[in-house]
Amino acid sequence: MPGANQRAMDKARDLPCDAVVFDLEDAVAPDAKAAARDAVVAQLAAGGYGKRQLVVRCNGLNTPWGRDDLQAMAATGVDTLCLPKVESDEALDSVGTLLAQLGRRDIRLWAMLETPAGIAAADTIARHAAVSVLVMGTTDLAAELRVPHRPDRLGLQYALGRAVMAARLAGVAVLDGVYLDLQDADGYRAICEQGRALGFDGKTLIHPSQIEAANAVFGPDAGAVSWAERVLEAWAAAEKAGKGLAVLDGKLVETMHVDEARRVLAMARQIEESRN
Ligand SMILES: CC(C)(COP(=O)(O)OP(=O)(O)OC[C@H]1O[C@@H](n2cnc3c(N)ncnc32)[C@H](O)[C@@H]1OP(=O)(O)O)[C@@H](O)C(=O)NCCC(=O)NCCSC(=O)C[C@H](O)C(=O)O
Ligand SMILES: [Mg+2]
Repeated sequence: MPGANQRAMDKARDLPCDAVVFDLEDAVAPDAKAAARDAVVAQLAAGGYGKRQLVVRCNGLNTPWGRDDLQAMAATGVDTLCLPKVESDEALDSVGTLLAQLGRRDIRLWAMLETPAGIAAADTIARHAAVSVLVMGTTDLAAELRVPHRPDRLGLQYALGRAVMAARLAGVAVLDGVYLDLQDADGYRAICEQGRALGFDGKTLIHPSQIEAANAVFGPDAGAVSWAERVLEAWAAAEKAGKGLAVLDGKLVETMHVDEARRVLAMARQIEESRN
């Protein structure tokens, strides 16, 4: 939510989301940047967001506001910053160097891929030691690529796939971009499902009305949790019986299914905790 929107920042304390992103970049007008920065600092100090992951999207270091944003956020307890329009690991190094000078080597970075150069460098950006999440900036990217917004996102599909591949290679998470039409619930749901099918871990949102569908599509539903529990039970029983494999509902269970079951259960547990 925009750092200039006090009501939205307050509202987020009770929303069923896993992370809260305070924006100082494109959702804040130039003449409101300083006030928004102060408001976000105050909001972080006030707390009350439970276990939701708190993230601040700062302006880039190549803007008049980036350095002040980083300085202000380094003095708060926030441990994750989102950087817009990342195009190289050198840009991440510059941010890391400044944060280290400010005594905050611990801060993790969400790197936004939203330019052709960012997509081309997705692998090195994803592998950077400070990066924990890649975030698609599909609005900026569509503009830069000069592709129309279509329901099938044809013009973006190469970039979306490349980002997912980079994230998986590097072992970091990857979030799909925002959906701008708040009136189009069906189109939004379809885009969530497409993002899930492409391999995204979750979605970035711009309004509370978008949370429910994102949680339904990207979160593990009751069926997935039940499947995961039964896989682990079957595997434990097979191990106890000295067997190297298990069969569940007539289907072979292999180690990759066990890994996936553990991942699903860990995600369900984490989601449950983050919303309390
Ligand atoms: C579009 C909005 C201006 C609408 O806000 P509003 O008029 O307040 O809407 P509602 O009355 O329907 O709001 C209902 C309640 O929900 C709260 N609210 C609204 N938006 C948010 C939000 N984003 N997070 C949390 N809470 C929110 C309202 O305060 C109401 O609550 P209450 O006060 O208790 O009644 C607004 O939603 C908005 O500004 N959205 C856009 C946010 C944005 O631009 N974010 C930046 C991300 S865009 C991006 O990242 C693009 C990327 O860079 C790219 O290139 O792709
Ligand atoms: Mg953008």
